[in-house]
Amino acid sequence: MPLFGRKKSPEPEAPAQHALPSLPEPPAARPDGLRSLADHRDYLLDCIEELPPFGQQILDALDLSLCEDIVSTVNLPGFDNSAMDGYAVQAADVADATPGSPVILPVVGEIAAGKSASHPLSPGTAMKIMTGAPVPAGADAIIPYEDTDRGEQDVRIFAPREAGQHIRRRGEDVEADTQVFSAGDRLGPRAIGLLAAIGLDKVLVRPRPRVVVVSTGSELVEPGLPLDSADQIYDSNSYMLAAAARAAGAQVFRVGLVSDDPEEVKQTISDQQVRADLILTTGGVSQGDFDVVKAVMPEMGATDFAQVAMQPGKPQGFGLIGEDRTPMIMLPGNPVSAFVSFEAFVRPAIRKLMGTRPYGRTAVRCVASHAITSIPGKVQLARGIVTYDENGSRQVELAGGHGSHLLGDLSRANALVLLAEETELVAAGDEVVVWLLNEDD
Ligand SMILES: Nc1nc2c(c(=O)[nH]1)N[C@H]1C(S)=C(S)[C@@H](COP(=O)(O)OP(=O)(O)OC[C@H]3O[C@@H](n4cnc5c(N)ncnc54)[C@H](O)[C@@H]3O)O[C@H]1N2
Ligand code: MOO
Repeated sequence: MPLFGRKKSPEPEAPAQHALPSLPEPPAARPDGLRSLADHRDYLLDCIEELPPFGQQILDALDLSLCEDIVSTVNLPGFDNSAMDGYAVQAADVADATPGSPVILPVVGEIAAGKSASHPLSPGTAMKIMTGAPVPAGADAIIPYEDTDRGEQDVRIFAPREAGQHIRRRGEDVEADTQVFSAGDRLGPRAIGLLAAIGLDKVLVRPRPRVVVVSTGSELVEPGLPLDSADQIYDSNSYMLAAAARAAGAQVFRVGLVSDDPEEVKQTISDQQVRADLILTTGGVSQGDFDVVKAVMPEMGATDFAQVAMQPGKPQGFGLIGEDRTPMIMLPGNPVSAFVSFEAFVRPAIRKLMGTRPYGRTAVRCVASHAITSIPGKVQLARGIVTYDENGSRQVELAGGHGSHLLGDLSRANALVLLAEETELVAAGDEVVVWLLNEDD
């Protein structure tokens, strides 16, 4: 019995092809038979729906996107309070204070943070007050300890303060009934701090999508195990994609590798569906005799296999699988192709599931530090290393060649250089656009 095996309904005798759900009409291919990268990305995003909102403890909502506007019901600060440890006074009483001619006031009370004064401050008196403590009625300035002799019965004050100085006014930071966040805002650490400060312990957010990652290929071996023969390789894709999905905000289940056996692939996908908001596979989507994913997935749902005008990453598969119509993105097996496809399609899909905009990476401009050639007709996603000069301007050089097996070069890169379909040559010093891979947005 497989671990996550689950029959949602009795299995029909012979599953009828026409009973499977269909996909929306895919974008038409261009005359060269290819689909543009933008068309493919937009199609996938149209087929994927944002996850439903749920209430989450504010700390667990870190990096998630709000599904509600947040209005503060309280003022911040909630009351006038002292910004300094010192003495609450009336500014007029100490206007002439100097080191040589201090003003001496009787100390009539002491106010700690969390305590209010028992009575208003009368003219000609002072009250000790701590940072954050409520300013007593009648006081309009705070004299920090450093400008006093720190007296207990009477205090000598050596310098004046303007009325209002060192007092943090009620509502000056956030006024009650103002909106502090909007639906769609992504919650970072500072936002979590403000939510707590206005007294909220839970908010409505979209959850982290549960992403299942599967590698296919009978040549694959789990890292840590010996390679038994010269034709085996380690499964790097499932680790790389699981890490990338986690970095994009997903909760990841790395299933690891399955062989090119059709039954094993079908069983694995069917087992995993129960815990997946998105299934990600690599390998088996091209033209090979053993390209199993492309061969078997149409039996399990509505699928779309396309040749996309990009390099690397041309062969792409997408499906809505099973009766739950679980989105499944089937990436090519070459490691660089898989990564580049992740950036172009999967990361935007994860962000859409989470309700985090913008879905795609922001393209930023950069100066090419050497000439770059490109093959027209396809978007090239070349691996680049972006550096900054002393003025903060960006330049990029390529990290190795175009080959989609060059994982060593990919690991040195910190950017993808996007060379448009019409580009044949970028001269040194020309501008190119890049996706910065180490940025969060
Ligand atoms: N006749 C054609 N052959 C190929 C075409 C084509 O258009 N016509 N397209 C090429 C392109 S482009 C790509 S990309 C690949 C994609 O092929 P598959 O998705 O079917 O991938 P596989 O054949 O399974 O593997 C390709 C390559 O990647 C290695 N690999 C696979 N999985 C992993 C993994 N988890 N970790 C590390 N490396 C992996 C695998 O061993 C192969 O070397 O097809 C071209 N062929
Ligand atoms: O597109 Mo493949 O992804 O060129 O290696």
